[in-house]
Amino acid sequence: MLLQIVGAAVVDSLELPTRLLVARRSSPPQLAGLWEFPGGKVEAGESCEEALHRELDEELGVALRLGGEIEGPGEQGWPLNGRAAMRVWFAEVTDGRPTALQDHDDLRWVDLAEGGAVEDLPWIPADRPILTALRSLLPGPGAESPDQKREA
Ligand SMILES: Nc1nc2c([nH]c(=O)n2[C@H]2C[C@H](O)[C@@H](COP(=O)(O)OP(=O)(O)OP(=O)(O)O)O2)c(=O)[nH]1
Repeated sequence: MLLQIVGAAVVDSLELPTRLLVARRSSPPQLAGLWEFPGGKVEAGESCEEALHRELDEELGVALRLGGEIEGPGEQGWPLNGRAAMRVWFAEVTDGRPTALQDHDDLRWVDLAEGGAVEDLPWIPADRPILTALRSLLPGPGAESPDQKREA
């Protein structure tokens, strides 16, 4: 059993995502300055989803609506190191304005478009495959809007 971490891929809109909210860690020293998905450890007695809501409230002061999961290769999600794995969900802010209250010293909304700024940031290396999976789940350039789909 690996230590369970949860993270949020907060986007501007779950239906039509164009920007991702990324957070820069302020600690511990070996991770400080690296970008990540806000989130943290699941506590005893908590579900992963409950932990994600709690962490985002504590760290960024926001309430979330969760979208689909960015599924990783394992039952516990994406391997982070030998001891931990992270499950990640798309999410949208429903209340509050993201503020670096704890664990982070910078927050940014970055463009998700191909060739955009997301990959240029110094991410925690374990997060790179998650970013690739996230991108593959985005609607393509010719994707139909939900309205068009309904009319078809
Ligand atoms: N939140 C988060 N943690 C990540 C990511 N990628 C990654 O390798 N990690 C690692 C860093 C940490 O070792 C661990 C998460 O621990 P954390 O320090 O954020 O958890 P927490 O908020 O519950 O912290 P604490 O109670 O120990 O202070 O997972 C990511 O994208 N987001």
